[in-house]
Amino acid sequence: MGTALIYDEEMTKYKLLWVDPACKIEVPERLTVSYEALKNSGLADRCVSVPVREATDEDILLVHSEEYLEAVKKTPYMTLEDLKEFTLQYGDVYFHPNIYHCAKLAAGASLQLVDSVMTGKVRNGMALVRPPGHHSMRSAASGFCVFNNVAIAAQYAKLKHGVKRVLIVDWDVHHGQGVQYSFEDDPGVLYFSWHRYEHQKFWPQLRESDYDNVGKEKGEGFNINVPWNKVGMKNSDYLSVFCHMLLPVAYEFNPDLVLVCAGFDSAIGDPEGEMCASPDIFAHLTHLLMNLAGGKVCAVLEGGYNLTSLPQSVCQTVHTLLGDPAPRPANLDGPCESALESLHCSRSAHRKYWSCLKHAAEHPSSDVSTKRLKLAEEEEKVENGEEKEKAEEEVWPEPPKRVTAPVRTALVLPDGVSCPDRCKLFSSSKDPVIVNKLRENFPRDAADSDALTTLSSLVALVEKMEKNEICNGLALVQDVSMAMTCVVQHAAIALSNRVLVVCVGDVLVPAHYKEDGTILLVHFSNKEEEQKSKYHIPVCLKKGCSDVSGFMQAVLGLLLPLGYEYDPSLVLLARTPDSGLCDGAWQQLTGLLQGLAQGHTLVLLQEGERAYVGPTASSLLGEAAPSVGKIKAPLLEDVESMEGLRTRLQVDWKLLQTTAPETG
Ligand SMILES: CC(O)(O)CCCCCNCCCN
Ligand SMILES: [Zn+2]
Repeated sequence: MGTALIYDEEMTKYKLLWVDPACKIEVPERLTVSYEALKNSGLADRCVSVPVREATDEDILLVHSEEYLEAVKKTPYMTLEDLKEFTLQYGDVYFHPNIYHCAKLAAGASLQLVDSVMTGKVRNGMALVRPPGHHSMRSAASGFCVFNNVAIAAQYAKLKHGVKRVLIVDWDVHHGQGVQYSFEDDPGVLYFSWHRYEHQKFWPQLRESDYDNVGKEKGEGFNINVPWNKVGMKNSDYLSVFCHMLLPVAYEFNPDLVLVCAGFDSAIGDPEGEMCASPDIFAHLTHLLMNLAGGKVCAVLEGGYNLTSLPQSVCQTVHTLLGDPAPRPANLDGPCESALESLHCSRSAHRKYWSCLKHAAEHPSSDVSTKRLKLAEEEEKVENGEEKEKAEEEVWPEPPKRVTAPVRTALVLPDGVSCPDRCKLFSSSKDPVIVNKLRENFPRDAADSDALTTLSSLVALVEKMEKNEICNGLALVQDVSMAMTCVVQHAAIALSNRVLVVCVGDVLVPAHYKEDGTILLVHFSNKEEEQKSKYHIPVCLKKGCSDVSGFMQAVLGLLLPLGYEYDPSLVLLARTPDSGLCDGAWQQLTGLLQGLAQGHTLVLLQEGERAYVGPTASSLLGEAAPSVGKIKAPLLEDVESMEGLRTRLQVDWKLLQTTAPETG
């Protein structure tokens, strides 16, 4: 299924008609440069174009009051003076004779997107709209927003499509207070937002934007705020919050639909955010959401005011929605102290609502540490001179070209096993060089020509992945350990870079591999093994991988951060029949790991598990994994061993940190 793109140039036909420094950044060009970039990169033509429609009064009244709607309805007939007067009652927003029409189109576009996804016409999609929506409230416009596009879409999805649980991810750099107010008492809508806050100094300067605002009444726990108390947040900060806060809770919430308040003012170069995350981070943020809700993800544009990073970020998002593997996450050097403080506060505020956070370290005396940080930041500000002059013109590299491999998924199968459609059956021509090398390395199997054939096919396949002629692969082999050793040996030699090896079940891990960092081995099993080194990480789960919640929490909070920080050029995923891992969790794992190594994932299955060929292939082809259902509390001993492992490992692996290091 495809990706919808919803855009209409009518939404560029309104602008600021008077002088107002607060609003001058919200210009029509935001939309035209974004759409042009999608057209010029060929991405728009790969999408299913879905037309906009006007939201009806009924649609708008799902969130807004009648008096507000009636008032806005009058604006097309107002004189310039009346428009100015009307605008004065709201904050940081402007009206225009055509903005009511555009606001109906922006909301209607969001509903068209929800319809297209919920009816299965497309798998996911993006709506390029203005005016944005997440600040507008029941009876008030705010922050360039007139109608709350995403809030209306969420209510509409529940009402018209019977959606029970909607996850709203707001990665815009401002707090979508309008969304928070709409759903703070609603357990059917989990609202997650990070936002520039600076201890309430940054617009809209609301006390209720802080981490301790967790929702109200039945909605307690279903509102997550992660305030950024400093500018300059980077890719590591964003990925840490996704891995250690959003994703664990999102998987526990198990949404039927994911809506994204896709604001790109959280990217580098934006005058509002003043953050330092690169546009390609949105490829990863999007990817990390695409195995939730069976892949039903609707991204709706919110903010984004740098006319260079905005289109780049939009293209990164749409690339990933289309299934293109993400670029490698360059040099993740770990979250900053301020981000860790915010992450910690947010996690501890939600400890009692989410079992995945139940063991999040209780915040010491939170106010003391926050005050300590605040004091330090105040002093820093004084040193840097009170008014930080606007960040000098930021420059950043153009996101790398994302070329899709001619072949997406290649399979190495023994005779008699049918190859799922859309996959390419792969067998290497018996390359004598490879065969001879294998004879040397695997004398005992040299006799068994089948094994030799398989091994030489594997090596040839890895070489094709290295050249990006093939994106990912799957092999059904006699002996998984042997095959893994062979690939590891070849890869470590041939691939100048790093191989992440993920073993599920009791695979005999390649014992003799070097400890030089060319291999990172993460081994999920139910056997206690002490951790051999920084690069050999046994993850012991009491019930092995059969306990889905423990396994998923280990994947989200341990494996993903490790994988992102390690940044391999190849991911080798091996499982043995005794792993006990259920299909859903296995496909989640296979799906999530494709965010690494530009999607170069090689899966090794044991002969006897040919039933897994189909489901694994569909995940490798980019199909969303089935949801694993609501995951319940992990086993206490698993959580404790995971926390212990994380504590030991975070010395070497910064992305595993969830709390600010206790300093002085
Ligand atoms: C959709 C959105 O969240 O990007 C809207 C942001 C509104 C910002 C209002 N203050 C602007 C002050 C100008 N320096
Ligand atoms: Zn914003």
